[in-house]
Amino acid sequence: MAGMTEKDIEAINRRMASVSGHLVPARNGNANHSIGLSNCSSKMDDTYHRVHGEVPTHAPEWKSAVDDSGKPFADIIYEKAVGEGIAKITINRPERRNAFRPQTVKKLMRAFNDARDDNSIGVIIFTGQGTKAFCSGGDQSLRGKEGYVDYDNFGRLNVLDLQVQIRRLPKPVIAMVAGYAVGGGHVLHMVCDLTIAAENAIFGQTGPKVGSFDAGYGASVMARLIGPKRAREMWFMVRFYNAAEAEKMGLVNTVVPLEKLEEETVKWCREIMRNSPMAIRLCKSALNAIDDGHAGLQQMAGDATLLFYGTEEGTEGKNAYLQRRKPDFSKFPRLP
Ligand SMILES: CC(C)(COP(=O)(O)OP(=O)(O)OC[C@H]1O[C@@H](n2cnc3c(N)ncnc32)[C@H](O)[C@@H]1OP(=O)(O)O)[C@@H](O)C(=O)NCCC(=O)NCCSC(=O)CCC(=O)c1ccccc1C(=O)O
Repeated sequence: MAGMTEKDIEAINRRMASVSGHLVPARNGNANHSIGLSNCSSKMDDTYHRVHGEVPTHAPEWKSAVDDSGKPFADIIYEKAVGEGIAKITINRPERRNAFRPQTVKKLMRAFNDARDDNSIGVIIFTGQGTKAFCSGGDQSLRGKEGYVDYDNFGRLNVLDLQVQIRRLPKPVIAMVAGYAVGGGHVLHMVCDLTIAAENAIFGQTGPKVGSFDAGYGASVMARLIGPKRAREMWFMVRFYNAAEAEKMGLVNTVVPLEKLEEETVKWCREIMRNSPMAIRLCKSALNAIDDGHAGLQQMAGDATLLFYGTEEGTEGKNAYLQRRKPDFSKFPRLP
């Protein structure tokens, strides 16, 4: 190249090698599912990959978590991977295709709350017990006139609170889906940040077939994910879609063989765990901010305050108040 020294060319080559390490791998045109990002990145030979090494794929050691009374949670299984920062929350009603009842939702909310509060946890896997279903929605045998009825004998639609909780939780939640994710179960995977599906996964709404609908996140998040026409199709036709179709529609991030589902999901978790928790927290709130209106703004604004508390400028204000003196903000730049 005219005018370029060997040093210039070397610099360009170095830069190109580094940039290629950040490229999203191409999709495999022949297969029904994408090449896992982790498979591709593990083959890359750039400084980042040399420093960090490959993402390990060994099975984690799961340890059961107990509820406040010291007993295992009813209706769900709550576990943490020893030394990994990964929590796993499993709906445990396989005989009902993991349909939820109010009690299930109550326990799920407690577990999600614990995982949020535990600062050793950076990422949460949400799944269903067995291979037949992630979740088949609300337990229709308990549906009454005001919602689903089990404890206390009156109706509840508390799954809506769980949806909001997952959406606002400042850590990534990954839906790990084998089998059916339908009805309210489909909405639950949609409100998660990522979805990893097994090849046997089946997705769809059922509401209009069984006299129900989710006009909240079930409609708006879906339209964002797959577009308004497809969302109308899903709600009006109430068809089911297989994993490959769901991936094509943008409903899921990747599809893997059933026997690799947990291994791949844990690998994604480990990859996320290598990254800055604060950056991830802010990315999640930023990605939700517009759609979540005031609540989205509040989440991001809260993150800004949280960061500001860690600055010298923020600390000067607090110290001045506690020391009964005027704050000296003069040393802090008024940035352009
Ligand atoms: C999931 C199926 C397609 C699986 O079919 P298959 O593999 O053939 O298994 P089955 O033999 O049908 O089921 C085995 C066993 O499980 C029972 N079961 C399955 N799903 C449910 C359920 N949702 N409720 C109760 N019981 C269930 C089934 O009866 C069998 O029991 P046996 O005793 O062995 O006979 C298929 O099972 C299926 O289509 N299931 C129903 C899916 C469905 O329609 N779900 C409800 C959708 S509505 C909803 O979820 C509302 C949720 C909600 O609370 C809400 C409230 C307000 C606003 C929004 C929402 C929201 O949508 O989230």
